[in-house]
Amino acid sequence: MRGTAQLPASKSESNRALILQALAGGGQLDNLSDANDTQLMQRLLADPTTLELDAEDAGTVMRFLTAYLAVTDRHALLTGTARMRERPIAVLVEALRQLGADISYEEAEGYPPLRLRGWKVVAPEQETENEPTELKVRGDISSQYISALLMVGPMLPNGLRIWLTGKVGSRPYIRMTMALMQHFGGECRDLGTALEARAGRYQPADYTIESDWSAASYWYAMVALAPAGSHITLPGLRRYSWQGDQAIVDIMAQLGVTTEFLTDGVRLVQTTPSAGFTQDFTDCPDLAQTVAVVAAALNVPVLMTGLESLRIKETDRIFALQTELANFGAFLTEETEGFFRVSTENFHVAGQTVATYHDHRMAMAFAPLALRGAITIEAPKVVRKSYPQFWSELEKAGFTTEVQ
Ligand SMILES: O=C(O)C1=C[C@@H](OP(=O)(O)O)[C@@H](O)[C@H](O)C1
Ligand SMILES: C=C(OP(=O)(O)O)C(=O)O
Repeated sequence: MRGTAQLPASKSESNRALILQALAGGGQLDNLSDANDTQLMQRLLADPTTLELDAEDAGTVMRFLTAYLAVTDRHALLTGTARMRERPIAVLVEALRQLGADISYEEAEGYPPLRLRGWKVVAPEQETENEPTELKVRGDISSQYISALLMVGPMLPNGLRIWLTGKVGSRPYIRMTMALMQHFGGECRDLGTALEARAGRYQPADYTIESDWSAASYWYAMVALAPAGSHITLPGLRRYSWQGDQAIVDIMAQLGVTTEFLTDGVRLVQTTPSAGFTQDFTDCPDLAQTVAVVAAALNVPVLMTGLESLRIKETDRIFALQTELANFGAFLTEETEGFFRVSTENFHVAGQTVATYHDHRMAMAFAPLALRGAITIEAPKVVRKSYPQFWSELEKAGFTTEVQ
């Protein structure tokens, strides 16, 4: 494997930038992602008269729009796929209700679809003037609730102070939110246990979206599994990134891939993997599947922690990984609560079919195994959620794909 692969732009940055652009009333966004999650966000923001909005399977769209529609006083139904209706949203709805939003559940309590009936600002009586409105929000289910609340914080009359409770997962995504808010002139501060957004107006700003580090992880996986001497260049990634999934650089150094930073992007070169390591995915949950598959294929015993949020993503990713890895002779076993060991017993690639569970990351995490033998990936179009060009980029890199 040699050459250059094109990555999609970061869908996390894109979807924040779109919300902030809408709140700021302008600004030019370059290199917006062509991912379905981003195209969808763009479409749903474009028409403020729509009464029914379908967030499909996009977590950021569902969560960010809930807060955005609430503070912009919209009356609408916000719905999603069958899986989205199983992904919890009560923490966000409860917080927005406390801030004055009229939101109710159309079906099961605590889950989409949501009925939004506008906004009535309630300034709690005990509040001293100009002190931010305070909320307690748990951080252990999804950071997207916190990002959603922070982005609308400046629109509240006194701003917002969020006290975080519980173990906070996906922190880098919160930091990315604050960095982009500041880029759009929002005033916010990270006080450790609390986060603050000062009341004020966003200013239109231009921004060029970075390439997607989560998508890059699949190319790291390919270089790790490719024949010796393989290397690949990925343009559009930055050394100083707002994306927490840049953690893939250090993780893959232990799985035999070295990263060289170029003026524009990175070059990945194969080296020797380590004998095993422990890795916490609390801050980078989207990398877990990539790493589990590579560790299994290389027979590197990796102990994985911080996987709690994986159960409520596009699918139960722990179950999906366990089931599909087993077909290759690999195991993801919970040794003690929260500690998952990747191990193998005669790992082999021999024409297996990989089920993808409506999860783009299942398809992309298992695809690199084709470097060890032909495999079939079910429902390959799932990649459109974050990386529509994934299969054509694989073809360009020298893989042969065939649609059955
Ligand atoms: O804010 C974001 O852009 C995201 C946050 C993470 O979700 P959680 O905060 O639910 O872990 C991540 O898994 C998701 O792909 C994107
Ligand atoms: C979890 C993901 O996305 P979301 O939560 O935004 O649907 C993902 O892309 O892996």
